[in-house]
Amino acid sequence: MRTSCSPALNVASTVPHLHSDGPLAAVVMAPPSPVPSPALLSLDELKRVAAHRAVEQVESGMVLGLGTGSTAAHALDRIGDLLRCGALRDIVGIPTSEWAAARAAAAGIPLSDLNAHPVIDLSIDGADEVDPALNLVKGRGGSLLREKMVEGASRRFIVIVDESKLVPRIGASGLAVPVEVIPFGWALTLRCLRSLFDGTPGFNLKLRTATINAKASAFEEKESQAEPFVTDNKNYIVDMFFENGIHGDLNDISDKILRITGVVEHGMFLGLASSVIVARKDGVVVMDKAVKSNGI
Ligand SMILES: O=C[C@H](O)[C@H](O)[C@H](O)COP(=O)(O)O
Repeated sequence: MRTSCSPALNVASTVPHLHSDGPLAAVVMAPPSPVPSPALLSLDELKRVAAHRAVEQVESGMVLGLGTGSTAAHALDRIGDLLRCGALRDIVGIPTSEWAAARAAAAGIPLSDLNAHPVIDLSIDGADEVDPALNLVKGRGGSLLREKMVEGASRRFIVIVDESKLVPRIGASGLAVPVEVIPFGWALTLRCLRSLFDGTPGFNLKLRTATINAKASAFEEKESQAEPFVTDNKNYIVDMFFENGIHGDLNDISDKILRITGVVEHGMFLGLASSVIVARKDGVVVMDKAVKSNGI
């Protein structure tokens, strides 16, 4: 029973399952259901609406993939609340980043790892971009590799976004499509990535940096220095930018990126999402990946 818990920021009841017999990756969309005072909701509240809606799918006893980022944070907090009030029990969380591990621990979610739980019942995570076939871009926060491992090992993967994340095609926001690379020879790996997209109009890429305020002594601040951004796995990230989004066969492009020695993983999540919950100003929309009639 969840009646003693604080109510979710969501007036709708459950995520509808609208699977059809259509081809894999076809998408069925539920009509918007209203959110409270939609016009008044900030972007962060929209993220919370999507997160709470996803957490309605969590059941006691589940092994959960715990996502990373400002949207996933709301899901972690909500799961923690439901555990505290007794509406959920026996949850095991598999965090997708060091950040998620810390946030989940603070929320009181018991944690484990992929070695102990190679099959995950449900993962809930945000995304940077969602295309109409439910392909995603992830990793602008830097945690794409562990996310892809955890979410790839999940029976169901629910993506939670506000409407600003919807794009007509991957890369079309003009923001980064990240690639995690090993630090050794990163400039060579970057050159290989550049040649892969040679001739693509509006293509660019660069090593992601993080500004470090180095202290020369306890009293004196040195000039800020831009150092390479380092992932949880001690790797670097090369951010690729596509002015008009990525055209062509995404699986083929994915294969070509992954064949470059030095590339660890990229932030295109192709065919991994089971459904996407989109919180819009005018209500919540659920996009479900249709499955083939044989259940594949
Ligand atoms: O590396 C970050 C993760 O892929 C996040 O899931 C993604 O960046 C979305 O984050 P947010 O919910 O903060 O927009």
